[in-house]
Amino acid sequence: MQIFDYEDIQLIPNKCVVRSRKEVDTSIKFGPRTFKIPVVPANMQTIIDEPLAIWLAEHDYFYVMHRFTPETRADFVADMHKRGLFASISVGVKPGEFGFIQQLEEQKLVPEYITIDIAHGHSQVVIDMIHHIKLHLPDTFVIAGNVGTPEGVRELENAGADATKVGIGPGKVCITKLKTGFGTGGWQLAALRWCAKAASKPVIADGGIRNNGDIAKSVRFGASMCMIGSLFAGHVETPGKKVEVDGELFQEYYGSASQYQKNSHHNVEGKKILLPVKGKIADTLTEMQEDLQSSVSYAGGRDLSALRKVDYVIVKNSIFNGDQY
Ligand SMILES: NC(=O)C1=CN([C@@H]2O[C@H](COP(=O)(O)OP(=O)(O)OC[C@H]3O[C@@H](n4cnc5c(N)ncnc54)[C@H](OP(=O)(O)O)[C@@H]3O)[C@@H](O)[C@H]2O)C=CC1
Ligand SMILES: Nc1nc2c(ncn2[C@@H]2O[C@H](COP(=O)(O)O)[C@@H](O)[C@H]2O)c(=O)[nH]1
Repeated sequence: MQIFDYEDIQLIPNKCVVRSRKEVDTSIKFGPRTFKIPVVPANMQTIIDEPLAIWLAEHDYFYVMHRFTPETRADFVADMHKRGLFASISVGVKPGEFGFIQQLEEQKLVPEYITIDIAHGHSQVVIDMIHHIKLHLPDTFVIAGNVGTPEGVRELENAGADATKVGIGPGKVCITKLKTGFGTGGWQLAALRWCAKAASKPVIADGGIRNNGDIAKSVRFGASMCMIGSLFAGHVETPGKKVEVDGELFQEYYGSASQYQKNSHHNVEGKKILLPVKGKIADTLTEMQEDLQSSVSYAGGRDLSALRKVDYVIVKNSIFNGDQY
């Protein structure tokens, strides 16, 4: 297997077939719905909350609500449906989560999407949860993860997952690789390619995306959707706490397995960083879409399918042309 990451790849252009980048269609069908771009903000407590979820759903962006205020999730589903919007929530795998799925069934609250959000998703308890959701909420689109191997993808798909999420430890606030020695950090794009080749259903690339061009690269190597945390942290609408340092405004971004999320020092695999506050999320999403339209035009196509077969070169750290940043 060839090993590379986002910064080691450059895609090779084909003849342009559009007169304007505005002609390019960046939409993606994912599960029962079609979204404007193949991007979803990470289901982390410093990245998404209910107002942002509503805004994203209203504007045809995919979202996944986090699972860290578990008692609010049933009301969240009801509220989204009352507004005529799709509901997309996260669950864990502890015993109470199995009961929560049954509670949703009893209350006739059927989310359109459920993400099983676990650090080490290639596990029997995740397979059990997939079976459980499919038994009680058969119409829900189930995303399961995270995994970092083709075996993980295949097992979760065979258990009934409708999509899998790939990425063990490439995240900006991740310390899994330091604490455990395991992960896809530093070779996430190659791991994505490895996993996507084995997949027969959609794959989400999760973690390690640092530049808008990495979205095009993810699509090239098999992603239907990109989950992104750090690029979204620090917006007006993202819920991380705003803090002032030497007169400059920053926002907290912390890992879901950090002590700040867990309120515990056990099995910590995440850290907290401060990122400069950088304006409205709508502008960032628009920029991502425009950059992706440009990517497709370089690929010589009119929609995302053009990216999937484009040629590429691997040159270590080529993206910065030898510069640091
Ligand atoms: N994408 C990534 O690389 C990573 C993501 N995260 C994020 O952190 C959050 C917390 O994840 P997680 O700790 O799985 O969730 P939970 O704290 O809900 O734990 C999941 C369950 O699995 C058990 N478990 C067994 N082995 C592992 C293992 N290697 N890692 C984690 N749990 C294990 C846990 O028991 P016990 O705690 O007793 O062992 C617990 O019962 C999630 O949002 C996840 O996405 C965390 C790390 C890596
Ligand atoms: N190892 C850990 N990974 C984490 C933690 N909290 C979240 N995550 C993962 O990171 C991505 C976001 O990555 P980014 O590079 O875009 O910032 C997120 O979707 C999770 O999969 C954690 O505490 N530890």
